Amino acid sequence: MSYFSVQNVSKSYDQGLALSNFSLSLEKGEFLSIVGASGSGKSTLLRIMAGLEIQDEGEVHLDGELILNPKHKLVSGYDEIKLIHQDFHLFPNSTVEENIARPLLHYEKDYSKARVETLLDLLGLQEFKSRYPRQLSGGQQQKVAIAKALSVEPDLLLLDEPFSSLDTIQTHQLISELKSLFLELGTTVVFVTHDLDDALRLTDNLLILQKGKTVQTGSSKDLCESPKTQYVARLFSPINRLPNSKSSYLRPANVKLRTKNGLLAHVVDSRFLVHFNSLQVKLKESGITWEVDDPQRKYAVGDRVYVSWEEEKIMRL
Ligand SMILES: Nc1ncnc2c1ncn2[C@@H]1O[C@H](COP(=O)(O)OP(=O)(O)OP(=O)(O)O)[C@@H](O)[C@H]1O
Repeated sequence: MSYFSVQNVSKSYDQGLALSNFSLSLEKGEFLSIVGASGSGKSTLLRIMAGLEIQDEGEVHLDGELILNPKHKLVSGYDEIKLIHQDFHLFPNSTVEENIARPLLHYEKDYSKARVETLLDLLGLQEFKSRYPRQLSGGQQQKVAIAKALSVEPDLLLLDEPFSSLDTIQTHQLISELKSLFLELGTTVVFVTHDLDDALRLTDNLLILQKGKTVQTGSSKDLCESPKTQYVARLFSPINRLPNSKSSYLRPANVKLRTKNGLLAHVVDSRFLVHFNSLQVKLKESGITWEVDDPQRKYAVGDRVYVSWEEEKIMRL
């Protein structure tokens, strides 16, 4: 059996199915990013993994031990499994140092002190150790919450979109810092997010969740080149439906723009992006608007263009 496994887990709420026959397995120290839209069942899944939610069916095992849910365990949850979400619960009247030490109350004093020092160092929080949470930025508070979760050396860390309150630059920096930290500590990590870019900054080991089911697993390359659903395809770029087709799509980068030969279109919008201009072009005959890359920054709003493509670039979804 794998180090951590979720086997055939299903869960319904009154309103309907949240998870359907979901399974996964991870080895010790492995990272997994689960990407899913809002309502796809990510939080429910992590709560079941942590033993905090009662599933209708299925089992969760960590290191050979069955994870009991609140129906079978008086005090729900496990020290070995830490779930961190956006509302990091820091104690407002305790300093950074005290917050991190809080879960270590029943540990030996010397051990607790040394552990807090290590975490302050690892997360770059030494200079803030005497401050209260309100005196910290969102990113710093998030780091304290993570240090607090790591204080009891969890075997499994579950991250439920914990960076939603941070801006993109802060999020990317924090994820890359945490990645090094988790590698160093050998922690097994499951990170759920709706943002593929964030997911990839932690790991290229991806699972895509849609309506409580795994729709695809694999690397970014696998998923980008052979997406199984429109949702998976759209995680990487917008997709353009071919005229007169219900299931054939092209990525903006795979549409060729020419001054002759192809389907006639007009440029209706243009955005300057770092590697290319992103154009909106309206196809004359079908009236469909496509998003198309213009790497040579050749076309402007109002221009007539002809669009064409190679047959092999068509995605059938
Ligand atoms: N306590 C609850 N009672 C009833 N329905 C719930 C409960 N928690 C979640 N659901 C429903 O279960 C489904 C999955 O919800 P869940 O929160 O797991 O999704 P999610 O992917 O984490 O969403 P988000 O990204 O918006 O947080 C949704 O349809 C949601 O409305």
